[in-house]
Amino acid sequence: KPPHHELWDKIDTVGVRPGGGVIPWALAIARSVTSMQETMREGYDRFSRQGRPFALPTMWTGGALVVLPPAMLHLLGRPRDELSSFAALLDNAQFRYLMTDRDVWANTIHFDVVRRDLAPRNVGALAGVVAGEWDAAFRSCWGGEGEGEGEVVNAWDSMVRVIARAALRIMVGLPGCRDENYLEQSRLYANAVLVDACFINCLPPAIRPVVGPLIAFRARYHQRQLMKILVPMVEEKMRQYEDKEAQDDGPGDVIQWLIRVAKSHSPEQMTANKIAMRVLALTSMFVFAIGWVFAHAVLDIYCSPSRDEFVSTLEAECRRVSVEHQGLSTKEAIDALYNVDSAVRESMRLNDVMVHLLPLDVVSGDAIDLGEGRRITAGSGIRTVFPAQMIHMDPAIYRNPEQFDAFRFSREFDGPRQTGPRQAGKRQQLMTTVSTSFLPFGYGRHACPGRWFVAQMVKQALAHVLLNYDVEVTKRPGKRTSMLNFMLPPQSAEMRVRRKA
Ligand code: HEM
Repeated sequence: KPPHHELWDKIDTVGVRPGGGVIPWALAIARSVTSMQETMREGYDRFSRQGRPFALPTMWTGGALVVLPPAMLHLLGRPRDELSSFAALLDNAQFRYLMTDRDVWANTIHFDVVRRDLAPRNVGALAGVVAGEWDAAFRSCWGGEGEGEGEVVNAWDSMVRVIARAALRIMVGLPGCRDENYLEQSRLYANAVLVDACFINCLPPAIRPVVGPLIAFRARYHQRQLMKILVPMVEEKMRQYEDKEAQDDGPGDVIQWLIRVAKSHSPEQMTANKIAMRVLALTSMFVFAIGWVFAHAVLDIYCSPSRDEFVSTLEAECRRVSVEHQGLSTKEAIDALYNVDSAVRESMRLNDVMVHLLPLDVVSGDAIDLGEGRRITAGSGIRTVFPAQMIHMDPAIYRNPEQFDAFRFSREFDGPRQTGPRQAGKRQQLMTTVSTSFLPFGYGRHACPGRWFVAQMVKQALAHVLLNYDVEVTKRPGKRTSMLNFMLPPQSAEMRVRRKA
């Protein structure tokens, strides 16, 4: 049962009957590991649609969360020193077990790099750098010309590898990103921290301090392997950083940006070890998060009953834009891919990484007012979340929400030659546009600052597929399922991929 607080007696609850005692609560909390999605759906239909909050049992906190209705999303505009998501972020990622240097995960100066160097005004400079990576990345994971019927690949694994090869170019620059061992260790590390965090979250909180370190053994092993490769890379970049002659005037890479940030903070941040750790802290986002978006978009497009129409329209758009812009290596060219943008946004709508998102704890200032005299005050220990996945699947917001409709967000804005996003004074909702009905990148002041980079990467990668490969999904992904709050990736899906002549 959640620690006693009068709110739990005054709020609707799903997954356990009202007034349920300790045993029904314990069962509901245990069930959350396998049935979070169904319980959330029930709560959304019964309460969120009426604008009411409800309590959701979960193993994550070993008690309950308050699921706020979408009308309260404006709370995400409040300052984070009043309503904070930070403790929840740390709980979700279970860094205390998975990462040895507390200063790295508790003092996130590496977020400054994302906010500045991946901001819309800077991200365009990376388009040309990444454009040079796709061909080799796809050839190594999907094969080149003259391979007959093509090859059958594991969809998820091969697409995460493709993204890792291109994204790590921006992480560590040349020549580090060419190191096969570094690529493989980064992928293994990213995978280990996510899978292990998911397992630790599924344990009752009381036993986490004992079992957590055992589960984290694997992630820590990969951390050590990766650090052995990264520390010398960082040391070399630190030397170059001081040597003005050795600097080129390109956009740089994450290591160089981290050196700049560390330098502006304090001398103890300026060590190769600390900077390499911060590279690790960003690795899962670069490898896994972008891979997630790309892999789902490809599977959604090529599994759709309307696949032929989608593929031919998208391919035609990529060809036209590529001719007009002499390739797809500039921000302007990528921004002109409106249908590709819509297809990826639509796929993100259908494939949330988590069931609930956007957690908040009241740390100071005004309470969260739930109406009817119910308030969540600072220090109450009560955490709120939003039912993002259910909002994305709500038929009152999206017509035929279960259907992957690639051009849902571009259709009504198509000009006669599909020339732009503006039509009749309206602007297309781009992949990076957050709104109360599109939350995969968060909402409000702290919406994901990496999203312009994600959009640029995924659109370039998808365009590369459309222009260069024939894809046939030979084993379709199963039903989307959750483990506690985490959605599981489509690990068993397979595809036949063949390089076009
Ligand atoms: C290179 C890839 C990425 C980077 C570097 C990145 C970076 C970040 C950072 C630094 C934050 C924290 C912002 C803050 O607290 O001020 C954040 C938030 C967030 N990111 Fe990303 N991200 C990436 C990819 C993604 C992807 C692919 C998704 C979705 C599939 C995503 C979804 C989110 C969400 C939902 C939040 C808000 C969390 C909250 O407010 O509780 N990110 N991201």
